[in-house]
Amino acid sequence: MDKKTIRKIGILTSGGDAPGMNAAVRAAVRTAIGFDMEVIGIKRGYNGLIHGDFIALDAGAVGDMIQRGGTFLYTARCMEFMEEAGQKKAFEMAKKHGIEGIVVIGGDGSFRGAEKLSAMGLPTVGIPGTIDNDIVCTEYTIGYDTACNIGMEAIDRLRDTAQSHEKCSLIEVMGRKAGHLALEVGIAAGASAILVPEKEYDIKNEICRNITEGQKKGRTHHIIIMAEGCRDKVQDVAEIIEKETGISTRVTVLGHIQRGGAPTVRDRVVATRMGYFAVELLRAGRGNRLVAMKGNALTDYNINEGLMMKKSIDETLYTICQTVAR
Ligand SMILES: Nc1ncnc2c1ncn2[C@@H]1O[C@H](COP(=O)(O)OP(=O)(O)OP(=O)(O)O)[C@@H](O)[C@H]1O
Ligand SMILES: O=P(O)(O)OC[C@H]1O[C@](O)(CO)[C@@H](O)[C@@H]1O
Ligand SMILES: [Mg+2]
Repeated sequence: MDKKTIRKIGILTSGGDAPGMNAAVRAAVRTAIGFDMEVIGIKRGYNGLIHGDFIALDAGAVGDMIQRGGTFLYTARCMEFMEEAGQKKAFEMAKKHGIEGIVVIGGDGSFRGAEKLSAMGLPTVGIPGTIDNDIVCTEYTIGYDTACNIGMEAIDRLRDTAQSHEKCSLIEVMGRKAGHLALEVGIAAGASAILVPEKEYDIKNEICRNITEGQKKGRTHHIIIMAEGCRDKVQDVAEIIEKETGISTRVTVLGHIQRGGAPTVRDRVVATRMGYFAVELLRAGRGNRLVAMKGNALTDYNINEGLMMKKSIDETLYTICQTVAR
């Protein structure tokens, strides 16, 4: 395709917001403007595309944005777009407004949507933006580092009170079905144990026994991290710990606090690199692509192929955690 074919692009954020999404939008907008493209901001993910909820973006419109958490374009989970009729409406709306390519910042679901638009003839490029780091083809997703840092800071605070009252603090962290966030946060916060959905665990014979062993060695407080995707309910686990070890156990669900806040250096830099890269792909006439990070370099995959790849938690990190948590 002729490099100058695309004159107008759209950009949207979809799925759960992630710190650094604004930085990615900013980079994409300014890169596109540098290539003499017009940029349309699409509000509330695929909702805005279906209903024509658009805003023209110039370089100034994305000023004072790089440091902001959330997404100024708003985000949504759009049920209407899951159906073919909704996808057709979205495609027609893009056509009506002369949008010739779309940058989609979001998670796996958002990319499945992007794939549908590409198949209809509207080139799309996905940028991985989710705190879960669960997009299989990329080693990194925008927002992950910030969420890890926020989780760690929150757990540091919880440790102070657990230490003072000699309690066990059981903390549930986000991550949907994946344990990446829990593992990294748990290591950074010096957890005694980390429960993730990817690994078998035994509450009574493993977690409780470790707590009891620790108590014998004089350990007076305990920090246990549990990923939200684990099969057990955090409250049930707390009850078992209390019953088996006799230590008073408090549950904290970190929840959405992990999605907010100013993006870290890493997230701002990766977001800026990915925003630039995505627009370069569209400019080069390459649609139905997913931006991915591999060993700190950016690459891209066909969306379906990228989403079909496999990714597990870092086994070495898991083993290290078990070793140093003694
Ligand atoms: N199979 C699909 N076909 C078309 N559109 C989809 C599909 N799956 C998801 N989408 C669209 O993408 C939106 C976001 O998807 P989803 O809620 O799965 O979040 P996500 O992008 O995976 O992000 P995260 O999991 O990080 O919150 C959906 O609300 C829907 O509009
Ligand atoms: O904000 P919602 O719609 O409750 O979604 C929560 C989910 O979104 C995420 O925050 C990001 O994908 C997950 O960690 C979590 O499971
Ligand atoms: Mg998802």
